[in-house]
Amino acid sequence: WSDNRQRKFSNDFKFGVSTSAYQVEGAWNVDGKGESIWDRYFHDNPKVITDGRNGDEACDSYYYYKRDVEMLRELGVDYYRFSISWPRVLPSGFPNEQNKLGFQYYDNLIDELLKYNITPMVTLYHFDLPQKLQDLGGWVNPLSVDWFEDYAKVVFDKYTSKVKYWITVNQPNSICTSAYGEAAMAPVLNKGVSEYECTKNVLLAHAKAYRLYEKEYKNKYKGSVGISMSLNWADPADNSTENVEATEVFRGFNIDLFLNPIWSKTGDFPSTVKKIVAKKSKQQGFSESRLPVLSPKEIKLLRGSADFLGINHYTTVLVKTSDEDVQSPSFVNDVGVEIVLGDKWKQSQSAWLRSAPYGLYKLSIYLNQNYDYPTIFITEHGWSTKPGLRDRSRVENMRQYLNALLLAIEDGTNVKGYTVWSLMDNVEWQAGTSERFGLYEVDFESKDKKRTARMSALVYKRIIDTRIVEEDWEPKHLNIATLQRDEL
Ligand SMILES: CCCCCCCCCCCCC/C=C/[C@@H](O)[C@@H](N)CO[C@@H]1O[C@H](CO)[C@@H](O)[C@H](O)[C@H]1O
Repeated sequence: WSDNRQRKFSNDFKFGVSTSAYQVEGAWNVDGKGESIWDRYFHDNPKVITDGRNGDEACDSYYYYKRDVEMLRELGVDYYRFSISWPRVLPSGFPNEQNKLGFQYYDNLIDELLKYNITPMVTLYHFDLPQKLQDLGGWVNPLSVDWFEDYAKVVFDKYTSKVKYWITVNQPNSICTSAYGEAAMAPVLNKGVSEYECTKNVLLAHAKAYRLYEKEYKNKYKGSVGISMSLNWADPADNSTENVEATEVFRGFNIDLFLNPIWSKTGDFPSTVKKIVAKKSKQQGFSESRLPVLSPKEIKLLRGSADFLGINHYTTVLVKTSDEDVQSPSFVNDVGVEIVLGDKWKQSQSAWLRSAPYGLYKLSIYLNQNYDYPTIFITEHGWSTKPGLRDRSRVENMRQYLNALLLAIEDGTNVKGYTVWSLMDNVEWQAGTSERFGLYEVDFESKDKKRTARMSALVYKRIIDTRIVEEDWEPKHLNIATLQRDEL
């Protein structure tokens, strides 16, 4: 997956950076914004946040969006992936009550981007469900499919002429398995069966929004609609038959369960996953499989419901069979494996994140083989550090993953763009601001949440400019605003 040949990104390959509403906007209760499930979860449980810093203020992008766009210009990116906060624009979750001032913020941001020729890539849902919809059951309620479609219609109507790249949902697999299955994300429900109800509903919600766009807007506005999946790679911990088989099961539940309905030729949930959940459900005394059935109509709705696959890729995991006896029915129990990280892989500031660039290459080959060369955007890839401007570990990680990506492209992977997570440090969910993912450092103590370019920002700028990944280029200084073209 790696050799020393210098490769080049083509001129039509796009570079971007990403953020999400809860993680950067702040202004959590300002100008009529409704409460989200993360507002509620963190306000009720402040101790779950490593450094106690929640998204009430975050980077205050609600106020400093012009500075954010200035940073995008400094970097020279082609596009900015950000999300719309559903409760900011529809405080109750429903379209009967629309928040003008909330929309004004996104009007301003989008216009500022377009003014400088930066393409907006808009995610409709990045984890921050209106609390009022959670009170009605959230994603486990089948009506959530219609709630999301209604929300999507309001946003499409408003921005369809200005936004050409849409992502319906960020990481359905994290939403359903972490929030409903592992109690690792808001709303923290651990119900055992809800992971799969959520999976069905979120995927159908995505598909309905996709079909809506296809029917009402696509011909006239020519936009593309995709969905972003959390797709880390998984390899067996060793070559033993048990661990190789355990890895196949792990991939089935973490990759194929979410991709098969949209990208496979036959549609539907994968048969391996269906068999395992049905068998366990029977053993556990359920009258039917905990994995809901997709009707022929739903299979048809889902199949082909994406113009591109958004990949959020950070790391690789190694899979072993598990000795742990997890009795209660759950997604984790169904997968039934143990995962570890390679002990030689470089460690980031996040316990779950180590550098294994070969995984991005192998993932892309897996997707090509199993899903027939899908059109891909890498919608997130990033690395966490402690505070500090000379972030050489991020630079090294970015270079290695971009080289792996270049090789994947050479071997036929259809990748249109690459997006760094993140433009700037932000609220990393329960980790608060103890794990920094930004190309720009944010001083959360300062009044204006001062943003300062890290070394990685200048290196990314240089990569965008030259379209090659040099092994050892370093900027002479870190003042990105005064950097001259001949210094690049
Ligand atoms: C204490 C020892 C721990 C050892 C752990 C070993 C087990 C490894 C487990 C690997 C689990 C992988 C979890 C993966 C998470 C990411 O893919 C996920 N966080 C990606 O979500 C996006 O990432 C951004 C950075 O975390 C986030 O800010 C963004 O909002 C998400 O879209």
